[in-house]
Amino acid sequence: MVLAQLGGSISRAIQQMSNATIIDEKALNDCLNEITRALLQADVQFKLVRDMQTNIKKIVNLDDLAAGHNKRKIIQQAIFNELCKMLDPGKPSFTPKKGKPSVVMFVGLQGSGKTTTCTKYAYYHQKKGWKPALVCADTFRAGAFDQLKQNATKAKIPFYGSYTESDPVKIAVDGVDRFKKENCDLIIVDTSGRHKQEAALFEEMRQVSEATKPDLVIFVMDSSIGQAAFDQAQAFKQSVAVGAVIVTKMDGHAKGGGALSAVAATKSPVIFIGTGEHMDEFEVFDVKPFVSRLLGMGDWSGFMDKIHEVVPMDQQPELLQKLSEGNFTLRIMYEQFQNLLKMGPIGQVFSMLPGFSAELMPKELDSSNPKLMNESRMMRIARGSGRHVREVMEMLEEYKRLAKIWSKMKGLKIPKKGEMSALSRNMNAQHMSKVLPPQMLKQIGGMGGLQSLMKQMGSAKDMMGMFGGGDK
Ligand SMILES: Nc1nc2c(ncn2[C@@H]2O[C@H](COP(=O)(O)OP(=O)(O)OP(=O)(O)O)[C@@H](O)[C@H]2O)c(=O)[nH]1
Repeated sequence: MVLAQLGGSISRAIQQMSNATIIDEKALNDCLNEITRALLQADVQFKLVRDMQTNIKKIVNLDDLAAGHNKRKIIQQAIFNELCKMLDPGKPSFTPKKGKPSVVMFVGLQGSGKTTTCTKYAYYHQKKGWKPALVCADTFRAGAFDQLKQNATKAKIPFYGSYTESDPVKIAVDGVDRFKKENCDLIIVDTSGRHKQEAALFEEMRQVSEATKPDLVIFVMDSSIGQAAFDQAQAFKQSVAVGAVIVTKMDGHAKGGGALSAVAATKSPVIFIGTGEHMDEFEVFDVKPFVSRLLGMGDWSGFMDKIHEVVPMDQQPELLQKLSEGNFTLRIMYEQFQNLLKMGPIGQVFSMLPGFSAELMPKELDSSNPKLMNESRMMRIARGSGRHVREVMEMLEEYKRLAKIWSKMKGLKIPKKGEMSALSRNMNAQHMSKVLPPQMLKQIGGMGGLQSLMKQMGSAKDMMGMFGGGDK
């Protein structure tokens, strides 16, 4: 994903500035210019980038900062905040309530991934116990109803549409009425897309919206549309009351910066992102963890949520106990990758890891000593699993890296779901200093800097959210 490159460029710019002996006007300008270049290359709208630069300069008034101030930290925080501000319109979107009927209308250009996203959205809520239903009001594209029908059938979600009726407004109204009677609590209306922003598309959308009175209109945007994002999003916003954005195809080579522009154009938050063609390749979008990850700062709370989501309930206490004892074995890594495999396509990534089969012996799996595996054993595993020795070595390196992180977490009480404040109580600067990569700790100003930063941040959740546990 090109967004990762953007994050890399921004982090490097901050790092370069940190390395300067004195952080003066020139060092700050160089850093901001570098960030500006990176954002423009990622297709973020020029005006947004310029405003960001001006805001940071306003916040970071070098003349006002006394010599003792940690200028680098203040600048880094300002950049973090400004990036968050770009993605956060300041007001949350309408959130449907489970058990109470809500109508959600999807709009977007043809091929943006609208129909796929409707089903993903329905499926996401269905997994959480909702009763969603899909209405196909796209009478423009031949095959649109079939596509929705196929997706809905696969996900066992009720659907409504017609092969004969050509009036999208009538279909939408009939579908919504029917599912309201059937007590569905999330009625999703898929509308037509067009190649271009034609007047006919907007008129049709307006009519469907007027007739169905949606509680929320979601604008679906393909992340690869680049600089065109701002105008496109604005055109939609002018015709219907767009309340939220979903950015699709974030898994591709898209620059992704258009997402930032769409938020500004619609003044609506991005609520989900699409990360693949499959039903479950769909992620809730949260601004702070996203910017943290973008800046290479990790996303601890997201990681904990993933554990709670992916690991079967009955295995969670045991796993968390083992992890808190710093006892991370190859078997744990294997089992967790297997749990991830169950999630579907993400497994494709992990299935490329070699040796996760009968190739590994129990002794090897349950030992926390990677030295058990010598060169000839690695060659044997590579042969047996049809992989390159280099891949086996890489897998062991990854294991060592994770084991190192977890060994440093020894003694840390891991909270249950929804108990992040427990983490704050148990997490102290000592733990954090062990987990942070040394260069990042240095940047923060060593233990002293870390302690005061933790105090400032108020809770360890935010700290972990910002800096993550990785030491890649
Ligand atoms: N890689 C990837 N492909 C996606 C994603 N979302 C949708 N697609 C693909 O994009 C293509 C277009 O998606 P559709 O859902 O048919 O697009 P649409 O916007 O509904 O098109 P119209 O109904 O014609 O307006 C399909 O091949 C989808 O599988 C995503 O997040 N990642």
